Amino acid sequence: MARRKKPQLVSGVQFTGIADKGRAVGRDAEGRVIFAEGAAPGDVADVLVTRKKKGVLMGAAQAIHTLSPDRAEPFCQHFDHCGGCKWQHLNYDAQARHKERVVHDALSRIGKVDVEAMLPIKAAAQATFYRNKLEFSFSNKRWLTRAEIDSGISNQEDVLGFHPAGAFDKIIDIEKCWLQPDPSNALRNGIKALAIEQGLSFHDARAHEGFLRQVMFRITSVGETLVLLSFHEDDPKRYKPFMDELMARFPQITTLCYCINTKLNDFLYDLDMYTYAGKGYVEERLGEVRFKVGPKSFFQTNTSQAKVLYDTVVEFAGLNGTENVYDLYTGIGSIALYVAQACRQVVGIEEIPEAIADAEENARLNDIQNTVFYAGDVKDILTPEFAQRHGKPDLLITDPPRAGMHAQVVDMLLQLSAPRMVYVSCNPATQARDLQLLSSRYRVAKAQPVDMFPHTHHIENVALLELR
Ligand SMILES: C[S@@+](CC[C@H](N)C(=O)[O-])C[C@H]1O[C@@H](n2cnc3c(N)ncnc32)[C@H](O)[C@@H]1O
Repeated sequence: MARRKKPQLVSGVQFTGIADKGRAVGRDAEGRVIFAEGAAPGDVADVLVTRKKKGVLMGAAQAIHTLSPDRAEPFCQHFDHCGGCKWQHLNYDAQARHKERVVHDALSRIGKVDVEAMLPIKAAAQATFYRNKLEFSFSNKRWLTRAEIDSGISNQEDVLGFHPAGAFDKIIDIEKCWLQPDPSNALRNGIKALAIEQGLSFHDARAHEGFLRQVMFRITSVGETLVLLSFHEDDPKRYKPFMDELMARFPQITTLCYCINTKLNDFLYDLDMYTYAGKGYVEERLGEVRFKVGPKSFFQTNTSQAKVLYDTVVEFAGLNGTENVYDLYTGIGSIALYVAQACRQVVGIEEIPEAIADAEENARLNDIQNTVFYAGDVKDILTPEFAQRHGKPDLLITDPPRAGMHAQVVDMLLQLSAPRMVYVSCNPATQARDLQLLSSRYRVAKAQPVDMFPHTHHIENVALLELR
């Protein structure tokens, strides 16, 4: 647990790296580790320390005495308030370099893993407009800056944008977001203007009223656009004219879906979805593989870097067409389908049944006949009997969530002893822990960091494990 401290000014902190939530990490003259907001690696600054967590000091940079040569001017007008792209004040080359270091440090310090070839990071070719999916919230209360609050301005205003960190009932009004390609900004601003024209009420999260709640856009690399609207009430007299006019004004929308959310929370993916116009899904492509992506489907949000990630998996896998491959935590089977042409069969396991239904449908769509998918927890499905039924894996691909693999799954992998494993991870710390647990039988031949999310602290890493 973090302990609130009486604020204390620590001077001359030298920052050397990046951490989560846009915080830089450094040390003071006594060698104490300090995480601070508002700093960048390369800065020397005084820090107002307000918390202590597991012996680490946390706070915010005050006076910056030396500015890092890697600093950059943030390009987004919402940067100071929106929590989305916290590292815009560091140039992208430096971000990539520091992310690579995060992976190296996690593997060598946390995991004590001896990596035979630590490969340089594959940075993103495109550092802006790289996301295919974004969600925005409607609100009748605009989030105000400190200066606006002090000026006495009212926050009663209909807005459409993002939640600032820690505020569920106010929204930052977004005019231009640099994350999603066209027509994302035009659509969001057009939807807001149309809603105001038609006199529709924007949601009030405190009073739990207001007709318009959220909107999600999925814009794919093949030029299709899905819009999903969430309304607070099932009132066709209001939502039909709104959606009719939206389709008339935005011919770029290839499918329009909606749902009715009367719950207190904004989670949409347990609700029934209805198609108002179009086919109810959009198509996306990774290399030669086509995917149907519906309003509820999970799909990698950075399509071009997903291809870079999967190509790394293929390269590490070194398949010759004869292998029996297991793909654990398969999601909608995207890796399984991507490698299927290069091996004998792929067995995928994923806990979300809807994702498995998408995987099966996408296999049919691509006429791929050598995949089989199972819905359930990997820890329960992957047993010695399962391996007997499907044959021992020649290659095992695993891509677990941030928490990494359950200890029981790691034990099972040690028992299965596939000759090679490719471990894809979005959290180098838990990957390092799992690699250490596997090290009794596996050596780490290669590790390849891949940046899927420029201007954030997130980083993926692909490791190739070979049986000793
Ligand atoms: C990081 S995603 C990987 C998805 C997929 N490999 C891809 O590239 O799109 C992790 C997946 O693991 C699934 N998952 C999480 N815990 C699980 C568990 N215990 N058993 C099976 N699947 C799980 C999640 O639903 C999610 O689809």
